[in-house]
Amino acid sequence: MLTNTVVLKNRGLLRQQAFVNGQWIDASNKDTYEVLNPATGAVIATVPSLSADEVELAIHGAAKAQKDWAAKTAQERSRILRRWFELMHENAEDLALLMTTEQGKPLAEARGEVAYAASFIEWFSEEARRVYGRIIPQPSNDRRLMVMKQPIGVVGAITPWNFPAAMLTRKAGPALAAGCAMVAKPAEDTPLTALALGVLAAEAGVPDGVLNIVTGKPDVVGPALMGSSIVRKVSFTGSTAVGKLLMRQAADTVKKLSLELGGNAPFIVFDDADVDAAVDGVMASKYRNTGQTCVCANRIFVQSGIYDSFTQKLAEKVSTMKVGAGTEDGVVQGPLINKAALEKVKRHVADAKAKGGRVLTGGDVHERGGSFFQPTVIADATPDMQVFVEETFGPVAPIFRFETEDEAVALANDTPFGLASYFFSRDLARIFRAAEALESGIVAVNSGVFSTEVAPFGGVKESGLGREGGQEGIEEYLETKFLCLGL
Ligand SMILES: NC(=O)c1ccc[n+]([C@@H]2O[C@H](COP(=O)([O-])OP(=O)(O)OC[C@H]3O[C@@H](n4cnc5c(N)ncnc54)[C@H](O)[C@@H]3O)[C@@H](O)[C@H]2O)c1
Ligand SMILES: O=C[C@H](O)CS(=O)(=O)O
Repeated sequence: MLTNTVVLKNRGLLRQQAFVNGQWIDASNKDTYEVLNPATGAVIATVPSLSADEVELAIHGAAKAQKDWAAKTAQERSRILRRWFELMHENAEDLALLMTTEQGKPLAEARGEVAYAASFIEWFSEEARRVYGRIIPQPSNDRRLMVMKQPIGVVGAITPWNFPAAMLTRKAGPALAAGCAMVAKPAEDTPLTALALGVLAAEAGVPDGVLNIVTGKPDVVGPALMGSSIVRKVSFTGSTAVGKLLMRQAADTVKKLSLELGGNAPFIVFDDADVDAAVDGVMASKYRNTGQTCVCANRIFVQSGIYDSFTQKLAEKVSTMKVGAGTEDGVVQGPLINKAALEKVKRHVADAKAKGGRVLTGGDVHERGGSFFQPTVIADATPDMQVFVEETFGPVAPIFRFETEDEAVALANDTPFGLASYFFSRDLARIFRAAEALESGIVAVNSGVFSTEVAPFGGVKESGLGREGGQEGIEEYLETKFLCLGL
């Protein structure tokens, strides 16, 4: 029972213990930490704060389990993953409720994330059976050459709070499909969804030790994963600052890394765009998850000829957005995850106003109090503002004016980040010029959303290394072996 009166149909999904080697465990020293509902501040659960020794227990259990898991046929692994996918759908409403309760996103968005998260398990249950090697035409007839793909082994996963289900399954799906075993650490703000996915994985037939969900302090669990020579790979999703720390820590064991890091997405609206469609595109991108996604439009660039009409239309739509707890009917903007996130948004808005930004709607904490903030549009934004340089991670849309295409692309690329870029244009030549010139791993044209399990997701520059999803996603969990067979 969640103390804020939310009751799950499948009460077994609410776990307040870590999942290690198929067992639900407390920390041996009984250390725990509280999980709060960001909409109310209520304590909804407590989970163990595991020690480094207990993380080691999970790592050794994963190493043991991984051998038998990799020895299964791809079809056997595929079928178990498929069952996990089915169970996620059968329990979708409970998973969504749990997610909204601990993360705050509107229930409709939580339902969407559960489906998105499940799609990675479905996709990689299929990809499991398409891990091909190849035969190489021999350079001399006294030998035969071949390439085989093998699972990396034990992998660590560290995931963020903003997509508590999808960021885990985007790693666990390909890892388990490849024959790896995983020790996953969810964000301390949102462990409950991950633990519930552990319940369903076990029910689906994922053997003990193949998937472990370890809860605890990042500065305890992180070093235990990064320092272990048994863990051959860590897949991290989170801030660029932590990603850089993990890169330094990975050096000691030459650990492979996948890094899905921070963003600072430009959203360019050219004067040949469909303005109404572009407004809808900004609404879909900027305010998704209350602005707390790595691919949210962070800087909106509008060509001067349509600047006034665009900003007016956007402000009108944003001013109608309903703010509240994610379980309330009609709510489309929930709370920010915590007080620190709220303070960052307040800091960005204050800085923009101090430097000449004009607030068209919102601009202050919401009357609900807590960590709620008014959906905001700021006109006359300039590149010297914090909203240009940093990822706001909140419901604030700064609108910058530009004159030429070259100026827009230069402004868009003027950042160390390169995860997603967006632009609206109906000029085909311009579409190809801009798509090729933008420095990001993902470019969305005439659309504010693109997330799908079938395409490679990832960034360039300081937004990360590697790709998740698509054909590429499983490669992150495979080693390539060259076999030379003398005859
Ligand atoms: N590229 C992507 O796919 C993607 C997706 C979601 C979020 N993000 C980024 O994540 C950031 C917001 O998420 P966040 O606040 O949870 O990020 P964060 O980096 O603070 O935390 C992410 C995860 O790392 C853990 N962590 C924190 N410090 C650690 C340490 N020293 N050692 C090991 N683990 C540590 C946290 O406990 C959490 O599980 C934003 O920058 C956002 O852009 C990127
Ligand atoms: O916040 C980061 C997520 O990766 C966004 S998405 O849902 O994958 O687009």
